[in-house]
Amino acid sequence: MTTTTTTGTPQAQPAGRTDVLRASGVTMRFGGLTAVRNVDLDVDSGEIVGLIGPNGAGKTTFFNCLTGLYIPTEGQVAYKGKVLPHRSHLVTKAGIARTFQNIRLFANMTVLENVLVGRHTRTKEGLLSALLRGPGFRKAERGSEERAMELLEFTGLAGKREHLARNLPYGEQRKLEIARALASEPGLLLLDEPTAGMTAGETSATRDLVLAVREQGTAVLVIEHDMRFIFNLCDRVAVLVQGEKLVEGSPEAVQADERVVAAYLGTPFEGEPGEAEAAEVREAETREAAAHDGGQTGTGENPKGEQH
Ligand SMILES: Nc1ncnc2c1ncn2[C@@H]1O[C@H](COP(=O)(O)OP(=O)(O)OP(=O)(O)O)[C@@H](O)[C@H]1O
Repeated sequence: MTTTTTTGTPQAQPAGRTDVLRASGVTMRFGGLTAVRNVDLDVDSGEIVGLIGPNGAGKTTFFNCLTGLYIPTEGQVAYKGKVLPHRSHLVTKAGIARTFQNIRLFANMTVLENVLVGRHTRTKEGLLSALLRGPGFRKAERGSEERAMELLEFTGLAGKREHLARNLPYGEQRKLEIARALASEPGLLLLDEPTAGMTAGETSATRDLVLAVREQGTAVLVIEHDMRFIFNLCDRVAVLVQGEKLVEGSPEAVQADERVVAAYLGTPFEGEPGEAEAAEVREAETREAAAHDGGQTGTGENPKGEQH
C-alpha cells in the first residue's frame, strides 16, 4: 500500500509552528499479525490532527505505541525532539496525555479527586500518595487543587467537584477524562473516540472543548469514527487501513480521495452530513405510517415500532 499526502509532500511547516510529535516507521506486530505497519505521523504545535480508519485498522494500537503502553516492533516516537521511553508514566511525564476508548475513571472517587490523580506526574508526591490521600499529599497538593479547579471550570464541571465520578452522566464522564488528562499539563493530548455514544449536543460540546484545548496551547491527535466531527474539527487527517497509512491531508482532500471513500467512507461526504439521512428516515416513516393508516384496520400499531 502506498501512502499519499494528498496536499503534496513535503509540507512546509507554517511559521511559528514546532514539532510536537514525530512518529517514524512505527510497526507493531502481535505474533503473525501486523496491526500497524511502518506508520509515520507528525503533529505540530497548534494542530488538531485526526486519525481515522475502519474497525481493526490499527488506530488504538498506534496510540498505544505512542504512549508507551506497547513497545513498537520497529520505529520510534519523539516528543518535542526527544525520543520517548517505552513506559507510559514517563511518556505522560514527558508531556503526552491520553483518554481511552472505554472510560477509565476512578468511579468511586469524586470529580475533583479524579483530576488530582491526574496531577501526579506534576507533583513530588506520586500516584500512590495521591490515591491514598494521606496528610502529606493534602499539604503538598494545595497548588494542585487550585489547578484542578481551574480545569474543572474549563471543562464545565466545577459545580460537580464533589460528585462521585460514577454518578456523572456519560458526556460529563468523558469531559472529566479530558480534565484529568489535562491535569498532567500535556503538550499533546491524544483522544481515543471521545464522542463514542454521545448525543449530537454532547458531540458538539466536545468539539468546542477540543478547540479550547488547542487555544490553550495543547496540540491534539484524535481517533474518531464520527466523520462529521473529524472533518469539522481537524486541520489534518490521516487514514489508516489494515495497519498502513493510506492517505494524509486536509479534511477536504481526504473526504474527496477515492481510495478513502472506497476503503472507509463509502459515499462522498457533502453538505450537512446526517441531515439528508435524517430527512430520508422521516420521509420513510411518514410514508409507512400513511400506508398503515390507509391499508390496515385494527390496532394501527407500527410493526417496526420496536426498532426505534
Ligand atoms: N494486544 C493485542 N494482541 C493481539 N492482537 C491485537 C492486540 N491489540 C490489537 N490487536 C489486533 O490488531 C488489530 C488492530 O486493532 P486496533 O484495536 O488497533 O484497531 P482500531 O483501528 O483501533 O479498531 P477500532 O476502530 O475498532 O477501535 C486488530 O486486528 C486487533 O485484533
